[in-house]
Amino acid sequence: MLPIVVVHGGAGHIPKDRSEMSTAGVCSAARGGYTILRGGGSSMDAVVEAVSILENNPCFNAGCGSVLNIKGEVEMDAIVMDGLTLGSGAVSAVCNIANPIQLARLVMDKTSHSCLTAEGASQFARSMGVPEVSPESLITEYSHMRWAKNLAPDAKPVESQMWKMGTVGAVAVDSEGNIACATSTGGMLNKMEGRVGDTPCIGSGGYADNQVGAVSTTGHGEAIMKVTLARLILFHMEQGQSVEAASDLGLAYMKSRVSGLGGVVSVDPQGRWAARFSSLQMSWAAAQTETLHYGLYAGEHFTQSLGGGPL
Ligand SMILES: NC(=O)C[C@H](N)C(=O)O
Repeated sequence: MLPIVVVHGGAGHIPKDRSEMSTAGVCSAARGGYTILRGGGSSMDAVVEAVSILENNPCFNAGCGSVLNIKGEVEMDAIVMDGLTLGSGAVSAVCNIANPIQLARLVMDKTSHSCLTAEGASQFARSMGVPEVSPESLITEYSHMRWAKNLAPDAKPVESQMWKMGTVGAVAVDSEGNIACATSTGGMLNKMEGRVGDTPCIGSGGYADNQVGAVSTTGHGEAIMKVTLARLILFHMEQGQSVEAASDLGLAYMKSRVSGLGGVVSVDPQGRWAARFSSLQMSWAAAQTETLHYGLYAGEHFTQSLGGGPL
């Protein structure tokens, strides 16, 4: 069953004209993560690679293509967690680097802290030699159009976002049984300046524990934080639920208790996995035993052979 990588490209409603790009994007991220695992690489390297690929794809709400805050600026959040040590690293409100997920990993590896924010995170990035990019280079025509549309006095950015999300994330188990997760986002459409969502909060945007499994989440951040969705799902797994049942239980609780919609990718230490969502759609892909799995709507599950050759 091992190794395995599962990725998501955000829960919500993916407009028809973007659904192919979104599926192609998650499939290429799963291939990227699997290439690392197949070569004997670690689950941490695999999830960071998969999420970096998605951050670099302007189709998703992470890295270039992030949604904009009320002032029309990009503010990104990201987290990684290592299931062997329970170490984690996160950044919030970063605006001038292309791959927040790689900075989150540096926070985990090179500092004694779990999360750095805004200007302090930028200073740390500079000290680590992470190349700076102009915040404008992360803004796409599409994200600018959605921002402008949601400035209208009668606009409902939260509801509007529930229909178009695009946070990205990955979970993986490597051939040594080590488990990791990574999640990255531009947050919620037209959010207040300085708003920090669920993504960089341990137990909400993600959690990984070699003894239980890992989860990466997407959805309405304020709802996800209220139920600490990632940890809640792992709690159900600890209680003996399967990866799939635990994921559904966590999402159902978030829906009934706080009317929150979202989605998750989850794995257990044996390499069993699930991609589940309460929203209309979530683009997801998984790679395991030379097979690529992917889907977009509930119940959809396509497979394709990876054939053992170069990915
Ligand atoms: N699209 C998302 O998943 C949004 C993210 N969870 C946030 O609230 O920041």
